[in-house]
Amino acid sequence: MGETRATSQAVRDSGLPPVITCREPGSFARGVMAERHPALIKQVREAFPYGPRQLRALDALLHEVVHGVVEPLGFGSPDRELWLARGREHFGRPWFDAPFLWAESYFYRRLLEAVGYVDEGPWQGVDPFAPFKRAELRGGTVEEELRALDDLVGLPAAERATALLRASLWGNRADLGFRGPAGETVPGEADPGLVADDSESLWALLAQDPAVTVAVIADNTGRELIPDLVLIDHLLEHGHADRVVLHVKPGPYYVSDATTADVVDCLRRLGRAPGEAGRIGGRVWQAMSTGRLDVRTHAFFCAPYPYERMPEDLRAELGTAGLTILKGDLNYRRLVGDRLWPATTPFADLTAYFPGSVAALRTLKSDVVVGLDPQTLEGLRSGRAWRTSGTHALIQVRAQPGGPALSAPPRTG
Ligand SMILES: O=P(O)(O)OC[C@@]1(O)O[C@H](CO)[C@@H](O)[C@@H]1O
Repeated sequence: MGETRATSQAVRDSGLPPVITCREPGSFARGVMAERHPALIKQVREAFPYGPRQLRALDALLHEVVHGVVEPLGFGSPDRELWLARGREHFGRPWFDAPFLWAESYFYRRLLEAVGYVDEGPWQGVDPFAPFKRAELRGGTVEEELRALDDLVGLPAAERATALLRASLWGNRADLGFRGPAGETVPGEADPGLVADDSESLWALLAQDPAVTVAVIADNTGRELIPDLVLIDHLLEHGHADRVVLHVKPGPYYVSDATTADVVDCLRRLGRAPGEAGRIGGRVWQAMSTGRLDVRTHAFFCAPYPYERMPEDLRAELGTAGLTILKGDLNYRRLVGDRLWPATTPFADLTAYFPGSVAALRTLKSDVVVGLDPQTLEGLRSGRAWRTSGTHALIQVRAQPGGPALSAPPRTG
């Protein structure tokens, strides 16, 4: 409990706990900036027959990230001014000094610049992470996971719902930023006991109004998005939602984050699978064509800010949803704020600003965690790097204040 008390005191003294940066040697954030990003640049470099211009730009970015200072986007970049305004105080300073959230987000923007993704030219629109995403979709693990859907067919609806929710949750472990673009680092064994589990509240919220729209803010494609689509199909088929809006990234980001093109690839993969997976793929495709599943995107999903700073149009849009489900670690960091919160800080307090009811489905892959009860935290302390290794997961829910009481009805689906 010592750490909690000490940090809580710091929160009381300073108002807010420190924003995470990459400054601290040995910290998780430092490792991402000093090791993962350079490794990613090398892997992208080898994945395409880029010309000298792209190769030079990638090498310069690698050098800059580790040894140099943050440089602005080139003069030709359409969002150069936008990024200058977003980070005036970080330019000309070491990357390690900037907030982790800002530095990671800007790193991905610079990587896209280096490979010519945005600028007019032959590499415009060519997703530098596509080879890794495609390899995962073709792989044996996806095939096994799709086949396993047949085993759920005969299950009572509530059991099936629990299994699908868990599959969507643990799908988040498979992100290619965390495991390396080639999926090389296998995370330790998953701990099935969640560190926080508000799933009953989640189902209770979904039972309140079958005419509701559910928003899902997606995270990774492939092994995460496929179970997300399967869960969405379940919500639509079993009267938990009348309509689902799936929010994806407007462009490649954090290696495997899902874009519209990735949704299409995943749907194709589902649709050509035999058995239940194929049937689900067909239904989801159909749901898109009738508008019951609406795929949308917003520039803010690639912005270097917490959701507390979301623009009015996005706030209004999410405010119309009965529930917003946020997938993954980055969305969690952006939801509660990328700070060294005491782990027992109430989730509801930090998400009170969010429009409507909100649920986070996330495996733990960075230092941020809130909403744990003190006993759970005590038990975890003796373990390994539970905050960052992807072995632990949580489901946290905050119902809209003033909404109907959350008593869990008997579940049928
Ligand atoms: O949002 P996701 O896909 O669950 O996780 C993204 C992530 O792997 O990327 C960062 C490292 O680059 C970590 O903060 C985080 O764990």
